[in-house]
Amino acid sequence: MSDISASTPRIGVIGLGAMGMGTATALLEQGMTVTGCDVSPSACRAFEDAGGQCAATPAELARHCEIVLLVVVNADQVEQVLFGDQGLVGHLAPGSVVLQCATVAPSIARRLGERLAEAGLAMIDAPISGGAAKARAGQLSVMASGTSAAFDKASPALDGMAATVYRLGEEVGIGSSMKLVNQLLAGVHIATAAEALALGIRLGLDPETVYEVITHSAGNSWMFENRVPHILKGDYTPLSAVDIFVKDLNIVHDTGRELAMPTPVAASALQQFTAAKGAGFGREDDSAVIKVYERLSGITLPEAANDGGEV
Ligand SMILES: NC(=O)C1=CN([C@@H]2O[C@H](COP(=O)(O)OP(=O)(O)OC[C@H]3O[C@@H](n4cnc5c(N)ncnc54)[C@H](O)[C@@H]3O)[C@@H](O)[C@H]2O)C=CC1
Ligand SMILES: O=C(O)C(=O)[C@@H](O)CO
Repeated sequence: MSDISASTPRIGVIGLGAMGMGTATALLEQGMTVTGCDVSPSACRAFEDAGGQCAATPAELARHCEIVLLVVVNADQVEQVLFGDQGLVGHLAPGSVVLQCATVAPSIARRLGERLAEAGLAMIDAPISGGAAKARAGQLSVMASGTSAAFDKASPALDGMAATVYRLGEEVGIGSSMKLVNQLLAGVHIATAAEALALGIRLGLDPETVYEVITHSAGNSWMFENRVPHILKGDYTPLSAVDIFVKDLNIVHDTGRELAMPTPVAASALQQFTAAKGAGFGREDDSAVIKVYERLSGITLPEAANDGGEV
């Protein structure tokens, strides 16, 4: 890895996937020194091609950064990146700040905050929203909680990655609680968009016309507007995978169970995403949940014959 200048904010981004790559590239374009890290060599190569630099491990990245974003998928990956062999902890300079952006349960976020504090590191609980396009534009919403000192330290990264940073409190875990509310809505809205479009097709309506009318009517949602075009194009390249919603709606379910708080509508959406995963669509875009309806009802999806899916 080449030498890194200390004159600009030195930011690390671990996890260069749909969200991390765009965020890292947006920060780079704003003149920050950004070091990426990903277990996937092709992701690292892509970031280097975009002008960034990559570290082989989180431990190596830690030696060059004082603000580190975690944009891996789930709690197990966050654990590995922080506390695993060649993890960040033990290598990051004391006082460094970790922006934990992966969607995890609030209870997990709280425990991570405690363990990082014991290691002399600050954590901002900083889940993100807006999808890959807003990540690439540096226009995310961040649902954040942490101390004022941590926010001060992390402000170059937060300002560069987000259109809006919601500072929700000092306590780690509040950000992840808010994100869980978003994920309940996001998951239900995607499953519902798929169900509604499938019904429209079954009724003999033209899917493009369904999109046009609904996006100008009261039944519209951000997710309907954002995801249905993927279905209309038959393009299930994952900008956010089915597996992400199996994870997130399971977090909703588990958290609801812990709180004795029923979430029956989210449970129904979880079943549809679980069916999509079981049918082999877990790595496809989350809009592929409509393929469950295709199988159940015999409808024909736009360009289904050319999308590589198993119908
Ligand atoms: N895709 C989306 O639209 C959104 C995703 N999120 C959340 O953001 C997080 C990331 O999601 P995506 O970018 O979609 O996932 P992704 O699967 O596209 O990217 C994750 C990246 O992390 C890398 N990775 C996994 N384990 C690693 C490790 N131990 N060390 C280094 N790199 C590792 C993977 O190789 C991959 O490149 C998830 O928690 C997700 O729930 C939040 C908002 C929107
Ligand atoms: O942007 C968000 O918020 C989302 O959760 C989705 O785009 C998919 O994870």
